[in-house]
Order: sequence, then C-alpha cells, then structure tokens
Amino acid sequence: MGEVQEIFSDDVKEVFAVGLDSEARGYQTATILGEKIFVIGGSSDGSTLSIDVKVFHKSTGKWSVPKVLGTKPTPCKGHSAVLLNKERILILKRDSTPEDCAWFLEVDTPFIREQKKILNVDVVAWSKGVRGYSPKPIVISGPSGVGKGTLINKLMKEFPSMFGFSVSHTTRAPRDKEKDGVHYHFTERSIMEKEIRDGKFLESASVHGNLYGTSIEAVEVVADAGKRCILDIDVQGARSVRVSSLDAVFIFICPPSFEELEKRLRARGTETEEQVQKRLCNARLELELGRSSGLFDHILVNDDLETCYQSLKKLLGLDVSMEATQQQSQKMVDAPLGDSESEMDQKVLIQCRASELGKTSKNWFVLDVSSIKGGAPGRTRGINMYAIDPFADGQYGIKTSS
Ligand SMILES: Nc1ncnc2c1ncn2[C@@H]1O[C@H](COP(=O)(O)OP(=O)(O)OP(=O)(O)O)[C@@H](O)[C@H]1O
Ligand SMILES: Nc1nc2c(ncn2[C@@H]2O[C@H](COP(=O)(O)O)[C@@H](O)[C@H]2O)c(=O)[nH]1
Repeated sequence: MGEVQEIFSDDVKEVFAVGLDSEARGYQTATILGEKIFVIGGSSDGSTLSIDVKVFHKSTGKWSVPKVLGTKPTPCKGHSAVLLNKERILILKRDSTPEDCAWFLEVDTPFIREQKKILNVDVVAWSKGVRGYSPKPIVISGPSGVGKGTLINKLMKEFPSMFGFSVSHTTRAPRDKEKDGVHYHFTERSIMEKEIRDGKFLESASVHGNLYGTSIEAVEVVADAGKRCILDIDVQGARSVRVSSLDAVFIFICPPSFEELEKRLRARGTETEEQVQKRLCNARLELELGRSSGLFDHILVNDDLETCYQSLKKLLGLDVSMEATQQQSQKMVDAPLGDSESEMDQKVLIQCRASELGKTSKNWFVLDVSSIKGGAPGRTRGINMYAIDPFADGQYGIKTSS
C-alpha cells in the first residue's frame, strides 16, 4: 500500500509547482506510483470540483491525459486519495453521502492491463465503492430456446425488489412486443462497434449473426438500484465476464434433449426457418462448451419448468443471501466524511469533526477495504465502515494527514 504522507513529498511539491490549477489548489490530490504521479481533481465552478485525471511523468517531466473508463464521480467539494496495493487509488469524497463517498480509480489492475493492450493507450478506470457484501451478479447462459428468459422472468416476478435485469445492447431487430430499453437497447452496428472501441462494454459477442453486448452502465444501473444483477448472455459472453472483475455466479441451462430444444424454439415462433437452423447449429457447440468447459459453477436441466425454477432458487440460496445482507447492514454506520484520512494496512482511518455528529469530540471511523470484490468495469463491493475509539486500548498507532 502507498502512504498518505507521499501526498506531501518533494516530488509532489514539484508537480504542484509546474501544473496544478491555481484556483483548484487544495482540491487536487497527487498520488505517486513508480515514475507516475496521478493528479486527481480539476476545474472548479467555485463550490464544487469536477474529478478529472492527469498523469505527470517524473522521468520526462511531461503531462499526459489517460483514457478514462467507467462513470466518473460527480463533482464534490474536495477529496482525499490513498493508494491501495499499487493498483488502485481510493478516493474519499468530502461532504458526500455514505453511498457516494468511496470511489476507486484503477491504475494498474488486471482489467487496466488488459484494456491497455486492447486499446493501445494509457487507461485508468473508475468504479464506485459499494458498502457491504451485496450478493454476486448472476450470469445465465444456454442455447437459444432453452428457457433462460422464461426462468429469469419468473425470478424477477417473484422477487421484484431483489433482482434487476442487465439490459443488453443488440443489433438484431426487435420482435413483436419487445420494447427498446426494456428487453434490449436496440442499436445500429456502427454505433455499437464505436461504443465497444470506446470501452463502454463489459463484454460483447457476435451471436447468431448479430452483435450483442453488456454495457458497463447496464450492470451499474442495477447495482445502483440496490439489486442483484442478472445477465442473460451467450457462452462467449460468459467467458469474457469470467475473466472480468464482475465476480459473478455462472449458471448454464441445458434442455432435456436436442429434440425438445428444437420444439421449443419453433413453438416460440419468433425466428424464420433460416434463423432457427442457425440457432440450432450454434446450440450444439454451446451445449458442448457449457457442459464441459468448467466455465459454469452450476448446470441445470430445464425439463419441467417448475422443477427447474425451484432448483434455480435453491442454488441461489435466496433465503441465506437475504439474511446475510440484513446482518451486514446492521453492522455498518453512516459516517459523514470527515476532515482527515490515514491508513492502517487495508483499513483507512477517517476522522470526522464532531459538529457533523452532534458531539464535541472528534470521531473516528474505519473504512475497511481488506476484502473488496469486483471493481472496474462495474462496482467495487465489500467495503465496510465502522466506528472506533482509537485511544481506548492503544492498539492503533494513528498517523493522519491533517
Ligand atoms: N421447461 C419448459 N418446458 C416447455 N417449454 C418451455 C420450458 N421453458 C421454456 N419454455 C418455452 O420455450 C420457449 C423458449 O423459451 P425462452 O424464450 O425463455 O428461451 P431462451 O433461452 O430465453 O431463448 P433465447 O436465448 O433465444 O432468448 C418459450 O416459448 C417458453 O415458453
Ligand atoms: N454475449 C452476449 N450474449 C447475449 C447478450 N444478450 C443476449 N445474449 C444472447 O444472445 C442469444 C440470442 O438472444 P435473442 O434475444 O436474440 O434470442 C441468447 O443466447 C442470449 O443469451 C449480451 O449482452 N451478450
């Protein structure tokens, strides 16, 4: 982990001298990682500051602006920055709500290294910190016509406040009764291809002759609504999500037989004969991959719909997850973000002024990021925050940046 004190080192003073905006001084932070200094903050409208990123290269003395992926934090009245594990910078927004206080700028995670290779430019990525151990997103795959959509609809209908559907983008034409923005975001190939190049997608694949993809936003919208995200994607997409940081549960749905799959696909009556043939042909390969690749955590056979649905609910451990979520939220506190932060291992110490809490002394909170999960693209989950009295038993050797 980096050190908070680095913010005030000689190197950084030099950067402040050459490059920080004078009106924004005091709002920008500088975090050193090797020969790079990440300067975070930006133009000010007087009361708030937009959070931009630029990089100072110590070896060349030059500035660069990296490609920034993900949704950036909304403007704030200032922030603190702490480097974690040389791979991500924790940003704590001042005077923000508990839901919006912790953000991560990934600068050297596996996702960033991968994106650098793909996009061939310098990349950083934002992900919002989500408190508590929200249950993992669910990826559901299986051949066309096996009943994925039917099972997902049942789940969403029975647990409307628990699950949210990741609305994919596709270049295929809408079917009767399919609504744009609800079933899919229907789009043009050239537009979608550009958005893929711009890093807006978690995954995308060519499926049955059309382009399909899960945008980062589609997953984030569900997380923001406090719901567990369900992705209905093909096996190629599942493979991409597996190597991403989404940290999902992967479920493959099989038909009881190939004949039954064909029967269901034809009975649905949504495809032309040519399209049915293409989907059945692809189904053979998907079934082979799904059953044998080790990609999936669970395989369910959708023979009798109700039986399969009950198995799905069981493996999702719905009751257990609900209990766990409730217990977790009871332990956490809503601290207003305070005046100074410092670090202890994977824990960030936050000092809040008493006025915000209605007491006379200072108040201390620990923001625990030791077991964070996920990350860009998407949300960084598993942040915990709790109150402490650091002077009570002398166990914390506190250094603060104030
Ligand atoms: N267990 C089942 N028994 C009989 N019919 C089923 C069963 N499950 C789903 N179906 C029917 O099979 C058809 C295909 O189901 P569905 O549209 O949910 O498949 P899908 O896997 O989502 O397909 P796609 O990948 O093409 O979107 C539908 O008409 C649905 O009502
Ligand atoms: N890789 C992705 N596959 C997706 C996505 N959204 C849907 N799909 C898969 O496409 C086929 C066909 O769907 P249909 O609606 O045209 O019948 C099916 O297997 C879906 O799972 C996506 O975002 N990415």
